[in-house]
Amino acid sequence: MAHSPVHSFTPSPIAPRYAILVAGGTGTRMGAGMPKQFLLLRGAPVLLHTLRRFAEPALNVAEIIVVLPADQLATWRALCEEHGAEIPHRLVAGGATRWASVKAGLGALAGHAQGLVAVHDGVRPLVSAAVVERTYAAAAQHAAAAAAVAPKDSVRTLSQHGSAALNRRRLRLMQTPQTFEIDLLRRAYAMPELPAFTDDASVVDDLCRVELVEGDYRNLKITTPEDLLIAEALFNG
Ligand SMILES: Nc1ccn([C@@H]2O[C@H](COP(=O)(O)OP(=O)(O)OP(=O)(O)O)[C@@H](O)[C@H]2O)c(=O)n1
Ligand SMILES: C[C@](O)(CO)[C@H](O)COP(=O)(O)O
Repeated sequence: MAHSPVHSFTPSPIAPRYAILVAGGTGTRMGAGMPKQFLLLRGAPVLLHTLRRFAEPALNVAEIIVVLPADQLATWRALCEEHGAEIPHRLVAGGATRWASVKAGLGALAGHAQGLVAVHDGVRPLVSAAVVERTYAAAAQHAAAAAAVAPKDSVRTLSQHGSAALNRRRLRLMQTPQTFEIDLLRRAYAMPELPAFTDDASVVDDLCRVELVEGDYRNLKITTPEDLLIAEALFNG
């Protein structure tokens, strides 16, 4: 039942902005022996780069929540000290899945009745201010917005009989930020978790149409070792 317009929303270009950076994963696919959000990219932890991007004054983000594995809070505090990071943010212990970590992050914003919340993967450190701004601006208008890019490769779907070509012009690869009016996101995350929830748009889909905005091919998610090499090459300060 996707895209039911059941969320009533008054657009506001001046709504306060919040951000939840989810970094509660363990990085099994990276296999680095430490969570990949702490790996160094151009000399600083991946997550610190992500935090710096959201702290850019032009974005005007009032509060940043960083979600981490419960047993990594002290490590992160030590890393911030080591790298002289003085960006204000609140730390929250995450859950067993990305969904649970976002929900925990939202809990930390419980005191805010209004505003827009951007949810962003802590392991997408190359996100540009322009992409972040686009999602906040679109969410101010439509209540729900997410960054996405068109596939560059041909895409097939698998079946018992082999595989079949899909029309890639009708497909998008989802990125983050995915940004929402705060009450909408709260209502979406009040529902039970489903296996189909791979991002925040999929959690919100049944309550509200999600506006897709242009993402950026450089906004890669650091998932496996080659992604870190690509990020080193793409890094632009
Ligand atoms: N329980 C979890 C799982 C994931 N994430 C976050 O969601 C983002 C996207 O997840 P993914 O790339 O899958 O990270 P990991 O879960 O760490 O990686 P893997 O699946 O390889 O273990 C990451 O910033 C990750 O830290 C989270 O906050 N809490
Ligand atoms: C949220 C996300 O980054 C959008 O592309 C992606 O769905 C996360 O997937 P993962 O399996 O948790 O890495």
